[in-house]
Amino acid sequence: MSGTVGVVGAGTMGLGIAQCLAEGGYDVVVVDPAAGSAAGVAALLARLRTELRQAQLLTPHRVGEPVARVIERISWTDRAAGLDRAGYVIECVPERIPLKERIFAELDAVCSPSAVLASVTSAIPIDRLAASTRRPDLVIGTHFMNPAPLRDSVEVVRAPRTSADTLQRTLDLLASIDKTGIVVTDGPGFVINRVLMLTVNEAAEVVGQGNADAATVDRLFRDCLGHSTGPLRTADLIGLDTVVDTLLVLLECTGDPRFRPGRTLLELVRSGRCGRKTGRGFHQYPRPVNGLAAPTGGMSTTDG
Ligand SMILES: NC(=O)c1ccc[n+]([C@@H]2O[C@H](COP(=O)([O-])OP(=O)(O)OC[C@H]3O[C@@H](n4cnc5c(N)ncnc54)[C@H](O)[C@@H]3O)[C@@H](O)[C@H]2O)c1
Repeated sequence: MSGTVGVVGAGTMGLGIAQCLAEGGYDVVVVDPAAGSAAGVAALLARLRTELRQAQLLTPHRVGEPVARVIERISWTDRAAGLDRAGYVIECVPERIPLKERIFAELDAVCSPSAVLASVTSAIPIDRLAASTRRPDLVIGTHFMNPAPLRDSVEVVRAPRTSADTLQRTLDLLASIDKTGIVVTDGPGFVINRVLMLTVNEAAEVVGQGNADAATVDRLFRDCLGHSTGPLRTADLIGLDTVVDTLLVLLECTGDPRFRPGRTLLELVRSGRCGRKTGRGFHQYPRPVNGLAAPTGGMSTTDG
């Protein structure tokens, strides 16, 4: 595939999605304030190199291509203005409504009028982001899972004003990087996180109230229900700070008190235990990781 795709935000999700796109043959422009200094760019490239090396072990059809060539297709900038040649842009900044609204308004101003603006948001209604632009027909949700290079399907969110052409361009882009889009309608949390976030919040309270420890909660979901991983290891993989942000978005958008983050999650985040990315959350990890490395006790890849 050829063409330029923009990725805004180079964290857990943005880096993984940039990797998928570059491996799929696209030129990728990554925008992140952390890329504003030489040291920032070097740090981001080092993280991406590590992930590419590990992913090549897991995606045999890509093993033939040298990592350096994939990385060459990715360019880095700290300014959204660098996205003017992108035909498709995927926003991956933190889960904060005002921040994403600001980014969508900015993208609308700097991107080509025909560019699709997609969001990887976990829970913000896509039509709310579309309202910050003058192109609501070209706005869509692409809720990739984490780690993006390892998950085959993407929850695609079609908002009321998303055009049929935008939906088709999205499904075609995903197919070109070996992913299947599963289309759902718009609404807070869409399908996956409307369900998953309640489970994670409640599982955390089970631990906080002393009914069971985290290992037991996860083991019950694995051994009794046949899930590939438990809700608390999944939460560690997402990042407990991102889980709290997502619950707050769900609370704001629905008014449903069931989405209020429980004390256990809030205390963990306050104490810096944000999951795999900080080395400790409900479980402990050998070192801080960004998505692909194995936690203590085996590989876990399921995530919302
Ligand atoms: N972590 C997950 O498992 C997961 C899964 C699916 C969807 N999501 C969603 O993906 C989005 C990103 O989550 P994440 O876990 O990658 O977060 P993250 O904190 O790991 O990364 C966010 C990145 O955005 C950058 N950023 C902040 N402000 C910016 C700006 N103004 N312009 C450009 N870049 C900016 C930060 O420097 C950081 O690199 C969120 O909406 C989240 O809900 C996360």
